[in-house]
Amino acid sequence: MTRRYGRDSGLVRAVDEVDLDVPAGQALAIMGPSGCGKSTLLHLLGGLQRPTGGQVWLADRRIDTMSEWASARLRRDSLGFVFQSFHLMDELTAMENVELAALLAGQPPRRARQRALHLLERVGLADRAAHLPSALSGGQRQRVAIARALCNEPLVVLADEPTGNLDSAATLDVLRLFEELHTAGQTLVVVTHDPRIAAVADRVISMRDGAFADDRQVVGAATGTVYGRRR
Ligand SMILES: Nc1ncnc2c1ncn2[C@@H]1O[C@H](COP(=O)(O)OP(=O)(O)OP(=O)(O)O)[C@@H](O)[C@H]1O
Repeated sequence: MTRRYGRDSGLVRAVDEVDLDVPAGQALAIMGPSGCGKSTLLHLLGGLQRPTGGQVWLADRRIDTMSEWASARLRRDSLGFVFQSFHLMDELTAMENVELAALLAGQPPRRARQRALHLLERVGLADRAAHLPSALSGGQRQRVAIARALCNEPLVVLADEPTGNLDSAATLDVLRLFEELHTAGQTLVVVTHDPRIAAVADRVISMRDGAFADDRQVVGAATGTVYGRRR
């Protein structure tokens, strides 16, 4: 897939004809210098941006030609997003932030509440459920955001610099959580500058100038395909 911006002398090849298959259960880290196209690639995978060339297939569905509405529904029902700056609703408690996402994903109110509580327990924050984000540390906020990302049991969690705003201890908490998710079989695609995250991934792609400069796979226990077409 390709994503270009501008034209002629202003042409930027943010993602330049990359070919990517992601097996189910893989923890993939995408690294590389600033501006090499990592976030753009993640946005293409998440249906947040459309490629200017090529195709994006998620679980045997072509997503780059979907209508805006279908793409939004796919994100709501099948994808989990984690961002560097958390993107929590400031006026809602930790519980309500997670619960709202479960409600929006169509779960009935009682189930949404149970699911939110369960996920907050899973990220180690059951005792902070009633706190507003302003009363939580950065690492705790990111763990709430991860709980929120999991509420629709996503096919894949897409994370863009999830530890970029965190200190070292909080980074380790998030790292441990990603490890647990990976062990539980969750497919993860994480854009990161942090070599510690890359160290727990089972595949590391290094990008340069929109292309893959290196693609190292540590183990390959593929059980199906999340991104790419079954051949
Ligand atoms: N909307 C846009 N219009 C024009 N150029 C863009 C746009 N968005 C991104 N770019 C360019 O595309 C290239 C890739 O950007 P991208 O944000 O994907 O890089 P990145 O590797 O995620 O960088 P960082 O690590 O700094 O977040 C850069 O050269 C950037 O300037």
